[in-house]
Amino acid sequence: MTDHRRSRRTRKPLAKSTTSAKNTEKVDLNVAKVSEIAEVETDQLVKQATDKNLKVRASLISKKFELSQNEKFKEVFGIGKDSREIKDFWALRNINFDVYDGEAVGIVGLNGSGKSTLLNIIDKSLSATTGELAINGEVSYIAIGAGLKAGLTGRDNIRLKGTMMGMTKQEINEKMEEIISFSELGPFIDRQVKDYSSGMRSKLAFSIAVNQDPDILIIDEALSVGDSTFAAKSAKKMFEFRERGKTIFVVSHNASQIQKWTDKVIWLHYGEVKEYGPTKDVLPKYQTFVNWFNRLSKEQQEQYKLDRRQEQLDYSVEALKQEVVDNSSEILGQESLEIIDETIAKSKNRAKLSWLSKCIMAICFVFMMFTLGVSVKGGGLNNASSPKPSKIGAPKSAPSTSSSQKSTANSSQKSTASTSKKSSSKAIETFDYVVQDGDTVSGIAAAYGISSDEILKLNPKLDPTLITVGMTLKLPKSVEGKASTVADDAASDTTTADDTTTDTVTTDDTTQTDSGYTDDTYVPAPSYQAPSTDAPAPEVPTASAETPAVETPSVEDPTVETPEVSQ
Ligand SMILES: Nc1ncnc2c1ncn2[C@@H]1O[C@H](COP(=O)(O)OP(=O)(O)OP(=O)(O)O)[C@@H](O)[C@H]1O
Repeated sequence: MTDHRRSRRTRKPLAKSTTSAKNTEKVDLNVAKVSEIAEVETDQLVKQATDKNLKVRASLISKKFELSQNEKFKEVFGIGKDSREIKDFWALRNINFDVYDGEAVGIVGLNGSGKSTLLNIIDKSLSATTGELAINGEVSYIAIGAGLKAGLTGRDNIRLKGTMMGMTKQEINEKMEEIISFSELGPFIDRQVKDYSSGMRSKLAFSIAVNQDPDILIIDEALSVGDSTFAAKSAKKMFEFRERGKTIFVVSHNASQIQKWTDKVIWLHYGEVKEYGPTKDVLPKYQTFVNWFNRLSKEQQEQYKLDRRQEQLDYSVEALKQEVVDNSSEILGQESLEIIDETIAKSKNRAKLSWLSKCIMAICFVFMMFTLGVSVKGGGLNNASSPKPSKIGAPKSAPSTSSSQKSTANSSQKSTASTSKKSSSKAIETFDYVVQDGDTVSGIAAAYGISSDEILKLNPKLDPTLITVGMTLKLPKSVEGKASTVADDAASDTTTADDTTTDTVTTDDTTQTDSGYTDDTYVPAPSYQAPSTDAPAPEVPTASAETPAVETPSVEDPTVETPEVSQ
């Protein structure tokens, strides 16, 4: 018989506790009562109950996962499987244990044995189907990335968590550097969490959690993904925690971590507590089981898992009640049955709500079908009464409208610039000028009696610092053939709009033909893109700008995983 079963038979389950002083008192009173009763059966439990404060008590906890929404839908509308064939899955069954101040409890078990489900119930992010959980203190749950908002930066996640824990802005700011320093994330603290590796997420989650100073710390595999240095540092922090009387739950598939870090172990086996007791007793038993399991053939392992899962499917509230009756004394059994009935009644209330949502779903479905019917009918009438839209015109205009609607503020700005450019291109007729050796934008501008700015407006993709021989520039048609001379030393000129270079050399259009470059054969320099009136124009440089703004590519590539920083 395991510890948990002995304790379940002899104790009176607690009412749900919260963090209030009143409830703390309630828990303590019950601990005394438990120790009184437990004296008969377990000396160790009595000692613990009298020496320490009870932190967490799980009584008759079971968790049934309901049908998936898809299956529910089928069930509601009688489609597909016979609803009687669909069974609920009991991820946890009749879980009972007590954990005291300053205890580090390891939770072990094969994949799918219910470890995370149990921790989620302790964390209150999941509700139990039956039973009660008495918790005396604040709980902080650390799993890989759990509770972190992927779209926020690490720093903003720290702020968010702090705010959720009721910290003031000043308190958060005071803690900020300590948390960042512990996390070892350095500059990456200002990157979005979605760009973090699992190790980085875990580091952030751990750093936030330990600095929140919770009463109960839950670590769900979070230290299995980071580097060993960080794991060691975190373990040290955990021990400090434990010494201050805090309670820790650790889930890990790493037996040596469990051995080093925990005092007690809960061995979960397909939703049931197989063993609960001191690590030195339970861990070897679990390891013996794992070794045995690993020696089975693949087929035998599959069969074993199927059989256990079948038990989880076959479980029911009636089966739980029968277990209680079989294992409890008359009085405690009666109280336990009451607790089960109470929690089931609560879950029935939830089921009523779910019926309400089923009704809403059904109404929505009928409404959708009705609307669809009307629109199909309406579409037919429209076809009959309205002129058919042009087969050519409609498809062409529709995508352009929708794409402009979908465009971002930035792209719509570009699109506006493009439109204005298009209209200005239409207004200003242009001719092609082929750049000669020694030409500069300002030199060309001076030669044609126009400003450099005008040239840049007509050639929005032009980088004046990268002007190369043979490049084609658009110039106003109005100045075609009016070139005087281009400065010999123009190459050293800048491209300011108010450039007043006067030294010029002659250039003419014939040069373009002589050079042999045409629009078809000319290959522009890599940085140069031939101006196109269809291409969206970048922001037009201001008249005073020395050079147009060049977009700087992001130095940090969010797709590149950052190597873990180790101390
Ligand atoms: N939301 C859910 N709906 C249905 N079944 C679920 C749900 N969540 C978990 N389960 C099932 O409950 C069982 C327990 O899952 P849980 O994640 O708690 O196991 P675990 O011991 O933490 O596993 P692992 O070691 O792989 O993390 C599994 O069989 C799982 O498939």
